[in-house]
Amino acid sequence: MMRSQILIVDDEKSFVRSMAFALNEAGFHTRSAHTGEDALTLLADEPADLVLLDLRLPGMHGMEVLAEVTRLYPGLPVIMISAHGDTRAAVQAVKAGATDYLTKPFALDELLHIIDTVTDRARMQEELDYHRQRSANASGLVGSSQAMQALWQTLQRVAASSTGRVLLLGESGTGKAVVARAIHEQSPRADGAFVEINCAALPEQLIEAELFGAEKGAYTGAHQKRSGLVSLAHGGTLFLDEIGELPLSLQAKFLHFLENGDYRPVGATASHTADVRVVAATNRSLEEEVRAGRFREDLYFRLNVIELTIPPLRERGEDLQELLDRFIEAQAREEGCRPVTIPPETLERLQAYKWPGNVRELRNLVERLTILHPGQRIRPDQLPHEFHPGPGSASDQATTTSLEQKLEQTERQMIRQALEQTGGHKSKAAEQLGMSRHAFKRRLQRLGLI
Ligand SMILES: Nc1ncnc2c1ncn2[C@@H]1O[C@H](COP(=O)(O)OP(=O)(O)OP(=O)(O)O)[C@@H](O)[C@H]1O
Repeated sequence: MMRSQILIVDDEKSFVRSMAFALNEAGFHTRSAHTGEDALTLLADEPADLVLLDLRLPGMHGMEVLAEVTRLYPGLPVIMISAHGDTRAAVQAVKAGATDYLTKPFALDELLHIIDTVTDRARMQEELDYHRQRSANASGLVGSSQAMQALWQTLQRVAASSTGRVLLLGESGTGKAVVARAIHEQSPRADGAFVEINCAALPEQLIEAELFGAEKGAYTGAHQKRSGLVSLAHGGTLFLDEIGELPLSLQAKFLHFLENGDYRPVGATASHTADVRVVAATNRSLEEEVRAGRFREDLYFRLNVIELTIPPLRERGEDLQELLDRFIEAQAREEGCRPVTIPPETLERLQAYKWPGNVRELRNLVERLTILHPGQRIRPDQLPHEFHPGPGSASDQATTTSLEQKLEQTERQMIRQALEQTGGHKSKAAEQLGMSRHAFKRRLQRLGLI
């Protein structure tokens, strides 16, 4: 497990020594500097996860160091340490960008508590930036078929209300996540966070912790206290994909949150509140799930204030060309190559296809064609085998498992396993699978797991 690096900056040497000792005991790596200038040199050499910064330093003043650190390393949490009676200055420092402050003398517990909350906040900020980035990358809702236009109109009416709950229905890959994001962006909550969770991607206990947060040690693998997505979505929108997969025990807890606006992190004794708009999606019939006793009827009614259905791609042929153009262009940009072209004879094949994986499948196809045949005119025989109707194959389309589907299943399984083993920790899961965090997130995105 990676240990957090803490940089201690204080000119009082005995204080630095005892703090370093205590923090090392608590499992952190520490480095120390006695002046602001040294601190900046150390930071330039190797990044830190957190800085403890004395306000009064010889030479460069603590406030100046703070200004440099926040300018050079935005997002790096800085906790100011002020002498007794210097609280005003400490508050000024917080206004100037410090994350928090401590007044000397302080108890070790106090320090550890503040580090816990700060690093957790840093994790949340990272997640938020990630989600913002995702929203910014989103291609928006493409499609001018009648069905999509009607959907767009309803969507805007729905979005105008800040709290109205929406249930999105549609097969896998039809764009439910895109529609959910569009609702958020068109709503008065657009400045808040848009946070997604896929209820099918994680085992029961981890979804609860992911949703509501958890105290340190609340379950195996919970090495740190963590905040939940519900608190991350405060003031914004929480999108629950595949809500039909939410385990029954959690359905009760989620219903309580919808009704009362409060929740309790795993292992916590006190409740928290959050103001979120909930958009849920499912590719199963929830009515059937209710009849089969797998989904609570009361939760179904709570979620289903407004219902929007996104038709499958095969029922909106007019959108195919538009989506194709959009994806071809975007993929070429991403790969840094010339776009592929689709001649009429190839387009015909695409139009005749049933698209069981809907828009996601189309997007994946474009990705694959662009990588394999950059800048080329794609002949029909360059399409994967499912596009070649052979004897009886039209009806087989939905039942045969292509190599691609098989690989995708294996990928999903391995990812799920890695997340389970690492207590839902994405960086560690990525490490376990030998991937960079960034590549891992892209994979999760592509598989629709977040
Ligand atoms: N109308 C659309 N315009 C642009 N991109 C779209 C559209 N619909 C879907 N996509 C793209 O297709 C992919 C799948 O969409 P999305 O993840 O929203 O599907 P979903 O219905 O939520 O799927 P699942 O039920 O499997 O989670 C995404 O990459 C998304 O960006």
